[in-house]
Amino acid sequence: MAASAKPPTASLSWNKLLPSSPFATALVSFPRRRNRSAKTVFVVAVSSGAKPTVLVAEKLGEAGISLLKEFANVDCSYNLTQEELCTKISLCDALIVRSGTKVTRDVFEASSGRLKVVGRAGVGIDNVDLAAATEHGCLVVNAPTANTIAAAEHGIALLAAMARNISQASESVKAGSVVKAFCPSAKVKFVSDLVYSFARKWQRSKYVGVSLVGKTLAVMGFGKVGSEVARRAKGLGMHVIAHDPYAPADRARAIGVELVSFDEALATADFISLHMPLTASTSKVLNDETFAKMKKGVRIVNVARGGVIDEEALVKALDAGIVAQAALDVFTVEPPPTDSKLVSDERVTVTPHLGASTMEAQEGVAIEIAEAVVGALRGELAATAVNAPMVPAEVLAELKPFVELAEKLGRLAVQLIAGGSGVKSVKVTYASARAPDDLDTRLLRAMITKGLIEPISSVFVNLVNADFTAKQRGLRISEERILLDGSPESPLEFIQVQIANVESKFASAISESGEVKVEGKVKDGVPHLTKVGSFEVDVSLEGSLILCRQVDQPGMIGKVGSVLGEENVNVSFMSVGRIAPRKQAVMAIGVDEPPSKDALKRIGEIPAVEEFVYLKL
Ligand SMILES: NC(=O)C1=CN([C@@H]2O[C@H](COP(=O)(O)OP(=O)(O)OC[C@H]3O[C@@H](n4cnc5c(N)ncnc54)[C@H](O)[C@@H]3O)[C@@H](O)[C@H]2O)C=CC1
Ligand SMILES: O=C(O)C(=O)COP(=O)(O)O
Repeated sequence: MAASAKPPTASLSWNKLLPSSPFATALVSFPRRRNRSAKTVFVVAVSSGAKPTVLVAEKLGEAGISLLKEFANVDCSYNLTQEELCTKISLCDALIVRSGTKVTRDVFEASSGRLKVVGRAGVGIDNVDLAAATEHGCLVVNAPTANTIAAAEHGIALLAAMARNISQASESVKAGSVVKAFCPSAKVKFVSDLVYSFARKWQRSKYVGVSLVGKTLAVMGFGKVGSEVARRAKGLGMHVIAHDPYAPADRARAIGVELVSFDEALATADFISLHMPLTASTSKVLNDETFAKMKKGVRIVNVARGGVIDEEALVKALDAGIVAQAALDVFTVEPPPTDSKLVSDERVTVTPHLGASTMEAQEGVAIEIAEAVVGALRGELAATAVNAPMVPAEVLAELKPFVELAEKLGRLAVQLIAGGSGVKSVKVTYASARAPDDLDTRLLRAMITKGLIEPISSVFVNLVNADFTAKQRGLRISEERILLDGSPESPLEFIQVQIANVESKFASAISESGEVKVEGKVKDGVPHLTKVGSFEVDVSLEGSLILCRQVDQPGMIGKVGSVLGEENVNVSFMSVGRIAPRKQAVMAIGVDEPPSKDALKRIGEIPAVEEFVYLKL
């Protein structure tokens, strides 16, 4: 029996890396052909009516809503209580929020696995429980660039407004004051009998400010917003220093900013502007102890997150005269409580978290997040993923067939394990002529993990939760590189997966060193199995696979082939690997349809067949 011509190759859907969705289900169920791009398949899926649902829980620019509507059912429901959000979320594939919605573990749990993408229409993701998102295989994306300038401009606006008492003076002029209260009639019975006379307050000496020019500004957090603030402050004639443990010195140098230690920044600054994210290590970074290190009369601007300042400590520092003034756009609790001492302190200028709120920024953020969410729902890898590796498009395109190979090798390896012998230790070897830092294996590792875990559990594994899931199941995946000579045109020569300390239901899959071993390559863009245990084979990894060990003798291919032929099972690919002529050989047979139990029994009964196994890819 001759093996049939190469069948079409399944085109890789990136939904396999990312969370699946109703859309992905449609995609997977559609027969795939080599020449059909993922995009073509997507069009079919949408026309099948399986539109995903996106819940937009906070005000988003119209341009973003329109973009979302081209692809999904969009439910704009603002001001939901936490309970309402939890109820709605089970019907949604994606959720878009700004800073006002807490996406807690309860939300992910309430979604019962349907929520696949959370889009944060802005930068700070401190309102999203990232650990819970990752555990639930939910991708979190943000819109990190569109509001940078808006936030920086707001920082500068607050800096100048604070230094010149703009909001206090404005309030005073507007409010005016009672200059006279008199009663036109002789008797005053009620207060309402009084007639008041107002005058404008014109307190020019009370609101004398301080100048910015020549003063030292310490920018804490020299990222996107911080560096734009620094650039603008330089333009105002300020001496700018910055503290950021992770910022590259050349970026600071290019703007003419000196990077200094945290303590030096505190000790020398006349103004401090905060621009770091709220994390466990930045929480309450300005506190009693650090306020004590500041120059007396320092002025503080916070456009980052309220939580980076211990607000009680700031009240004390204002009362002690350490801090002369503060300008705050953000608060630990938003809106701050009505009895907030900070808000009622005249020395404190406040705005209601307006940093990102310009027409331009909101338009940009809406488009940026809508594109990221739609892309993620389509299964594309998101460039702004917060809890998954970001992989540039060109790297992705190159790794695509290897990603497919990785998952299939994982699937094969785990199916070769005898039931009951738990998989604990997996070694993956990548052979490549590329330098290690030129080969990003996170994707490959995630897909091997997916392949290893999914066939033996109900757990759904994707790029987001692969490492977490492996860890949770006590599965240790170690990676090793073999550096090959030659031209590094192809990213990888082969991938090998070995599982240690297990028994195999197909003894030939055990290598000389005692592990279950499978190895594969990509040939003409198609993943191939090239080694099982110590046997060299060559079969494309499509459909399902029968591995047979038999005595190497004439007629074996025909015998197995005719059993499959009689059972109407189409053979797609076949190869035989042997140790030596007339000794043992392993036959790898690719089949399009799953053979019946009877067919498999008949193969097992062929006298020269010593063992065989049927594996689903
Ligand atoms: N008020 C508002 O409406 C807005 C607020 N933001 C907030 O501004 C902050 C900065 O945003 P981006 O500049 O876009 O983020 P970014 O990620 O570009 O920059 C943050 C910088 O902080 C640095 N950093 C981290 N830990 C630090 C530490 N312990 N000390 C000093 N620096 C540290 C990082 O290395 C990074 O360079 C975020 O908290 C964000 O949420 C951003 C936009 C609008
Ligand atoms: O992008 C950020 O980090 C912000 O703080 C902006 O928040 P907002 O989207 O305006 O609620």
